[in-house]
Amino acid sequence: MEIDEPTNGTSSSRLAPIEEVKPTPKQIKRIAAHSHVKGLGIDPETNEALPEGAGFVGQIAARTAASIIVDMIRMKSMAGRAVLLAGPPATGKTAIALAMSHELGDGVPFVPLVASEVFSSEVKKTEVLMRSFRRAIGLRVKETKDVYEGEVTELTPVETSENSGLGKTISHLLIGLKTAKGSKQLKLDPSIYDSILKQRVEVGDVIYIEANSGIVKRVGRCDVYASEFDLEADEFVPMPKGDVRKSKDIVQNVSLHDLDLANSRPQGRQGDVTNIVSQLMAPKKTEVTDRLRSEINKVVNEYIESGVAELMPGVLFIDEVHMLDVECFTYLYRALESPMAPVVVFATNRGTTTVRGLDDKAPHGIPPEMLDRLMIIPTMKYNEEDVRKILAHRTEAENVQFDEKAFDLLSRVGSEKSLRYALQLIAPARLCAQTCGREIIDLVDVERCTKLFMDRSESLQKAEEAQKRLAEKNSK
Ligand SMILES: Nc1ncnc2c1ncn2[C@@H]1O[C@H](COP(=O)(O)OP(=O)(O)OP(=O)(O)O)[C@@H](O)[C@H]1O
Repeated sequence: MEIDEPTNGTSSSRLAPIEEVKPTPKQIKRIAAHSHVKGLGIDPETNEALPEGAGFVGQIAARTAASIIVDMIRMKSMAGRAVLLAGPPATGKTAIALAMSHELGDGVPFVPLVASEVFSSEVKKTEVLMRSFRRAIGLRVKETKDVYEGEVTELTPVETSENSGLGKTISHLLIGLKTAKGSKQLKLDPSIYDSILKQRVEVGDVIYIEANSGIVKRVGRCDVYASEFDLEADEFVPMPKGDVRKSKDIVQNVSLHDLDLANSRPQGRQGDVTNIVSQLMAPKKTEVTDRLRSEINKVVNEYIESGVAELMPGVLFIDEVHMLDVECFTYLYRALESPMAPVVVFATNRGTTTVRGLDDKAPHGIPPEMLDRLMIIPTMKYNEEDVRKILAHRTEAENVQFDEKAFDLLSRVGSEKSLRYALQLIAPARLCAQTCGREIIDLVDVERCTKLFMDRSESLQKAEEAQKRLAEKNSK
């Protein structure tokens, strides 16, 4: 950056002095419960989970098993099967499911659902499950399209010559596109101009326009402009090679649920996948019926058979599975057998409990016929060392600093009481320290928080004592 020297001349010839740029205050980042977990942390050579990797600590057998499931999903040999992550609270079941989604990458859908979300007064529970199932099944549509592609060199809206009384309107748009091989000027319909405006296309951007539908897609900013600013939020792409008009392979990822919604619109041309994709963001107007879904399945099957589309079964993660009732399980049992089924990952922290809707008790509150079909991955309680390491990962993610003695106490609380309780004390302990003008959390802050907040077992003990006292009083 050039710096203007202040001159001694008259005030009119003086340039405004350059002010020191103050660093912007630290941005408050939203830290989620699992933001420290970036993957399953698998050793690529042995295919075993590392003792510590990708933010994960311990739980080696469960993580290794989850990575085998991920490989099976990638090889498409998992569809229609279901996995159960079972173990005590805060043993990383949700974290493992989330890490599986990280490992699967963007193309494979991952749909999280808490079992109690199924119960709504407006939508049938089987309908909620069906929607989630279809959200978790992706379709990769590969098409070769005739397109005009290049860097935008000119963008001129041409107005109509006569004034209609309502002001001038755009008669057409002139757009110049340049590639490494040549350039072309196109005259476009005003409706295409709307979509160009919506995507904020500017001169210097690389775009393509589908020749037969006029659909415009901004690919990114041409990398010629990459050094324009010190910091850039845009994605830079190379200038396209070849002619402006060419055939291009276009890949789009959609879920079956997206297709259902797009086709529930009355004006949607049924069965045309490209048309469907372009309407994805449109609001829903009519109901998605079973008939519509089977129509979509038929068209999708045709596309798969002709090689235009590829089915990408993703993951449907249902947490707190013991909350589902017997009707939901019967539905799931059947849905899993359908040829278009995602991988279903259940999680629960319950042992033997009553199956909702039945009087019988069953392991994890899951009916035996369903339990029989599940691949069960157990998660184990952590030892003191693991708890300490998990807390260290969390403090780093939350950007808080503990004094050594304070951290020792927090780790002890984590292993003696519960990991989740210790994790929950981090934020209030930080606040206590800040109120006393300290950046580093001291032993007194942790001690204070353990007195102010109870853990689950202490609260249970207090409730039992109160009940006992009440019973004694009533018996007198
Ligand atoms: N092995 C681990 N490594 C790193 N972080 C972990 C690990 N296990 C758990 N955590 C963290 O501990 C917290 C609780 O874990 P999580 O929510 O995954 O437990 P859960 O088994 O799903 O519990 P619940 O049964 O109560 O739903 C989360 O912040 C999670 O990221």
